[in-house]
Amino acid sequence: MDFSSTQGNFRAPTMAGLVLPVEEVSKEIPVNGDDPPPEFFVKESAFGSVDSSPPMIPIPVIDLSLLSSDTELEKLRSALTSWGCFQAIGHGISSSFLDKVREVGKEFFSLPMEEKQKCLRAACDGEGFGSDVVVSKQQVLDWCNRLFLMVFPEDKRRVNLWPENPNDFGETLIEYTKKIRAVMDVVFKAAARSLKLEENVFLKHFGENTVMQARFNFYPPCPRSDKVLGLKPHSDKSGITVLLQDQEVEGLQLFKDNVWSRVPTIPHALIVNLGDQMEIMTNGIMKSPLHRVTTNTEKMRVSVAMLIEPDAEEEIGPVDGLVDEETPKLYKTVKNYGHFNYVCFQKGLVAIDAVKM
Ligand SMILES: O=C(O)CCC(=O)C(=O)O
Ligand SMILES: [Fe+2]
Repeated sequence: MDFSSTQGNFRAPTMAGLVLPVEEVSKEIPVNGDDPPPEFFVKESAFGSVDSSPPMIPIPVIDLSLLSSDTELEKLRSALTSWGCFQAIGHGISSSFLDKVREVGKEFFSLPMEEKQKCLRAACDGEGFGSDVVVSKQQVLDWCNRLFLMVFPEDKRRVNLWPENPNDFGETLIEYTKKIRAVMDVVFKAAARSLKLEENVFLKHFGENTVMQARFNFYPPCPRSDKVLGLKPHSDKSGITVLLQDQEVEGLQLFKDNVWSRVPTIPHALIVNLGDQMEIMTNGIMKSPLHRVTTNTEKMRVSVAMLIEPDAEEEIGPVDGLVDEETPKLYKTVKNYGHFNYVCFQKGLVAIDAVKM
């Protein structure tokens, strides 16, 4: 089973204990107003119960256009080492273009099922349109339909899964991906400088064969938002994720200091989340934060996550300058991504077992 096209860079998971996907078909989640089926109900979990209205937390706001100043760079270092995320302003992408990106996503999700079905993912394959990839009979399902597409490298695009409707979907996504790539490059370089490292030390792992993926998340209204999550607690396994939140409807929560807090929506800011690959490259100095998404009883919510993964051939480990004799060269961490626990180590990620949250 090759997971490389389903969950980013999972390698062929041959380790004992892996639970292989059990689904036969993928389908859209029910949105008829009835109570969700029991598979969606969150059980007792190590990360606490569903609570859609804990206090809001003021996550750091960084102006990317000011990162040549030592003050802003120090703010960035502090954000990435203690939070692993921030709200980016001064990113240079126009508000009208960000609205357009959200709009093409909303237009796609509001199409009739026959139309969306043209982009339907295959069973056990994450790429395309559909709901959770089901890997375990005990899996709690997310209240979320998504459209997950690889945008770069260009020759890996599966254009048969790209919506033709709205007809400017493809060009909008490609343009957006290029703009987000530029934002990511600024963050990679500034993150290195903030640790007094050579500025390309992270960036050089994200070269020509870098994978860039887009995940359009669509959370329909959910009658049981007290018991059902839009997205289970997870950290992103990317290098960096840049998230465009819904402009009006909140839902994202961050686990910090052992409590869940609501992340505010700042119009036209982008949330930058470090992924596990950056946690590994920084030897754990910078964090890949745990986050989740709650649902809303009345309103639907859309978000667009852009993820970057290192070149497939790259070995990922702590970068030079962040290892010393006392620090093991290989920073290894066990993380969970939605349905799997997985080990992150040099050659990428290996799924070790399915998560039963
Ligand atoms: O919808 C959101 O705000 C978060 C999405 C997310 O965490 C993801 O796609 O990995
Ligand atoms: Fe995420």
